[in-house]
Amino acid sequence: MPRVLVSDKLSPTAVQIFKDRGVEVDYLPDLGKDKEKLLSVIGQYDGLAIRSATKVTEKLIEAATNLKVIGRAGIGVDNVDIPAASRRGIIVMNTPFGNSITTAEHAIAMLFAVARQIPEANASTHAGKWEKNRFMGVEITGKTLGVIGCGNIGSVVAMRGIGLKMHVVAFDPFLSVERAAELGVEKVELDELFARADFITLHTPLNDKTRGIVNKDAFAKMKDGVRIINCARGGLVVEADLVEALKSGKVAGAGIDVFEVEPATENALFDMPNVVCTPHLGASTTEAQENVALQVAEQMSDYLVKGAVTNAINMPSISAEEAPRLKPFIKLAEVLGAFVGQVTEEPIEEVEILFDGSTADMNRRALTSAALAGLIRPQVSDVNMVSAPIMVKERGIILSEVKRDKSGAFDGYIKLTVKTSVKTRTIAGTCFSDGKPRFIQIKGINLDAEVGEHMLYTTNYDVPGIIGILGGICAKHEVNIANFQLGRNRPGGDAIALLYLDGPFPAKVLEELRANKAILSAKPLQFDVTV
Ligand SMILES: NC(=O)c1ccc[n+]([C@@H]2O[C@H](COP(=O)([O-])OP(=O)(O)OC[C@H]3O[C@@H](n4cnc5c(N)ncnc54)[C@H](O)[C@@H]3O)[C@@H](O)[C@H]2O)c1
Ligand SMILES: O=C(O)[C@H](O)COP(=O)(O)O
Repeated sequence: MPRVLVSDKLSPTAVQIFKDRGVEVDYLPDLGKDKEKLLSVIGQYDGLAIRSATKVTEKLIEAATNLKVIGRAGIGVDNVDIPAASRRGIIVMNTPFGNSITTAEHAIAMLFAVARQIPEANASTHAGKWEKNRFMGVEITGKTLGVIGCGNIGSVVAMRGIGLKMHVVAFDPFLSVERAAELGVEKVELDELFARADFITLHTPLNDKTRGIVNKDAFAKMKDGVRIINCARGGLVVEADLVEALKSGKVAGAGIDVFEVEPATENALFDMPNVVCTPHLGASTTEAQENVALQVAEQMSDYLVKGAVTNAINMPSISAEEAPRLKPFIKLAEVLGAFVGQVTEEPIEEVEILFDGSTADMNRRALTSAALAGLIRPQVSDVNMVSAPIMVKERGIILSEVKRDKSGAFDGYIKLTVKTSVKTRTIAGTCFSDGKPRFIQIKGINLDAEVGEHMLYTTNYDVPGIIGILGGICAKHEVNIANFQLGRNRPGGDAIALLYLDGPFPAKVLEELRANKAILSAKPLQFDVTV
């Protein structure tokens, strides 16, 4: 039974779902903050469910020798070293929609709080001061709201802003004109947003392009008295520059939920008037936490139990519905890759994957990842569908995919063409109704070979006696042949033999086999045929 650790605070719903779906679960919500303890236990788990408190570093990933999936109950995965996880073949998934509305509502709450100085007015009133003249606010109606990042959360904020009778301008390089029109926002460039907005709210991920997007230079382009809301990620706004802009009066107020360093227990912003701070509460509502807990537990269980992949950051999605149909073809793609990977000793330069007929309509990204994993596994240990595409890219291998309508007798098949500096190798295969992969063509030579755990592949002259030679050697060394396939391109031309054996072909016998003049090459092969 797969075992999952929940190392941050999650709704109890998650624990129940794991249990109901056949996953053993340890709920230790404070463990994420105890780095050393987490390091010492992580090796026991197949899955790790987290929020933002657990930092999944390269060091933790190295210690996570059994880990297959990291599930983020929430959106931002900047607390996970994704390249390190991918290199180790660990899927990282999040729940991209579960807390969007809640976070958008928090941004709107901040907007009101800053516009009317509600927290300070509240504190003053609680203190019995009745400072009616001290707290003069600004109206929201008719003001311009600048939304930086108009994705799931930004677009909800934009719609709420429109509902509040604000004029909304949005900067998002990936926002289409059609989507902007649908939302009723004006798509603008960043500098124009800075120049026009009375309130600026940030909703982008934190990455190299967005880090410090609101900085000293940006403040200089803004209206005097602008108000800034950040419920996305600390680091988008340069805190030191914001402090200066607040001091100079350029910025009239700020609502900050996320900080450059979290947990933020000390921060220059804490001493500033009209700066409303919350401790990364954007997603903290009962509804959002139910949503993300339920989703992450379902997604992780589906992956660990059924192989379905949903909302993965570093792997193509495979729905629970398509998983049963796709699985045999994933295995097929992997064994095709494994065949070429085992017979290729020189560096691979190019890979082409042809999807014919029904396979062209399947989840090609998943099939490609599986083929690449099979292909490079003989050269690099510990590779899977997550890490293979990265490793192929790192090695500078050129990858291309071709899809075409059904072209032959089979409903669909996959053909792999692998080019090295020495030669180009091809192999094609399909799955029969029994769900087992079959090789149907090698080097352009047709055959119908069931794929077994142990096989022997030879290239040979098309001369009488090949069956006798191969059969005789196997018999002499007590290796039983389960299936025997011969093929050739023309009588007397290039020929191949593929033997499905009940056990490994003994390495010491290879020389004896290769000494035979009719045999040009002989290669024992091994395949993992478990689906
Ligand atoms: N405070 C919280 O508790 C909380 C809760 C949930 C999400 N978040 C954070 O909110 C942010 C937005 O989340 P989301 O779900 O809307 O993400 P999303 O992916 O749906 O939207 C992000 C948008 O940013 C845009 N974008 C990317 N680079 C940009 C750039 N350089 N300039 C302008 N726009 C750019 C993208 O095109 C996309 O439309 C993330 O950083 C997420 O981690 C915070
Ligand atoms: O990215 C997110 O989903 C938010 O930052 C929420 O983080 P949390 O789960 O730690 O509240």
